[in-house]
Amino acid sequence: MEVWKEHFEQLIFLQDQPSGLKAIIAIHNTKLGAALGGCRMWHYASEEDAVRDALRLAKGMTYKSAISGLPYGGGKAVILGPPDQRKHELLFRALGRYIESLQGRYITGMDLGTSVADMDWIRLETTYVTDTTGSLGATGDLTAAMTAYGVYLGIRASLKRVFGTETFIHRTVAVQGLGKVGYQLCRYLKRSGAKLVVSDVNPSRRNQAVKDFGAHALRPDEIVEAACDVFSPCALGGIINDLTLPRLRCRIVAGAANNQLAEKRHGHQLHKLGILYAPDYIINAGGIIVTSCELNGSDAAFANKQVENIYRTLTNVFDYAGRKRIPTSEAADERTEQLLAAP
Ligand SMILES: NC(=O)c1ccc[n+]([C@@H]2O[C@H](COP(=O)([O-])OP(=O)(O)OC[C@H]3O[C@@H](n4cnc5c(N)ncnc54)[C@H](O)[C@@H]3O)[C@@H](O)[C@H]2O)c1
Repeated sequence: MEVWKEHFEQLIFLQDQPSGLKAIIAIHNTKLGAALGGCRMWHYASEEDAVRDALRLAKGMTYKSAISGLPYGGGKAVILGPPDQRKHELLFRALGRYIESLQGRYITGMDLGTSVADMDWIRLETTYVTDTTGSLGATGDLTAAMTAYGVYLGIRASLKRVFGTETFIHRTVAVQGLGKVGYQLCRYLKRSGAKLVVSDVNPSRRNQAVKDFGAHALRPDEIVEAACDVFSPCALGGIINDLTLPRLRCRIVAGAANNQLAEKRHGHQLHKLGILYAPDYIINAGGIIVTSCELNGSDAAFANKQVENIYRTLTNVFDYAGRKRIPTSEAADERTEQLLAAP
């Protein structure tokens, strides 16, 4: 399985009978610091799916932290199945005890299917947890706001690369997904003078964006082929795939969604089509930057400053890709792997 091929440091299977906890902690790499990555709770179709998800997500966290210059490695916890609600406290406390036994090798936080209350239970057993009540990342608002700000800066860096100027005047950005990040991104873009084309599966969010930003709303199946300068995926992963690639009518793909490329080869295909891709784990690092600031005791103002580094990080990766004539997706991975391999 990938675990050997990808050089994961540790894969832990946890079982606690009194609480019913069945979980996996994957620690991908701790070279640059403790493995940081949230705890996901999901009804996986199989145990193998859960392992695969934990490994994939943990590796993604290593790359995101490393390229963002954060002193953390990558890890992830996944809890299998939505358990009996009444067992929640026991379950998360059991997980907290396992995390404590790792003595700081792994730090957890919120992810899909887990909440601040769950993190508070973990906190009763260990300090190696973020997103607890009162913390910077607790409500998710700051995390989403910083992610949106980072994506906005990343789009500016991408415009500069493609058009030689980062102005939004006469530029059209198509935003797919008007949730916590996408909506705030629209606010930044509108303020900078961009024309907005938007879509969301939720019609009320589309209507709100039309009202607030004068955006042109499209049906969810239309947004991929909107004529625009920037296509900004802020909804689902895997959106750049065999079906969507031939339909793109943009010069840049730059958005918040995780794992935008369905497969690695789609990064090469974007490159061949002359579409600049802002690698997702660089441009959407605002959230992990907030977590990192929370862990080292910094405040929101400091986090904001740190997020501004995304512009430079992306520009460096674009330069590297340009020098080597390789896709930006590959350049991001290569640069990250060099950082991880450095003595
Ligand atoms: N919130 C963060 O801090 C953060 C950080 C990094 C990455 N991300 C990623 O960014 C993306 C957006 O995050 P979010 O927090 O805004 O999520 P969200 O759940 O608040 O918003 C997602 C929005 O996308 C819409 N949507 C779903 N499917 C769609 C489709 N097919 N077409 C158009 N719209 C669709 C939903 O209706 C929703 O409004 C996710 O992929 C997430 O993993 C988020």
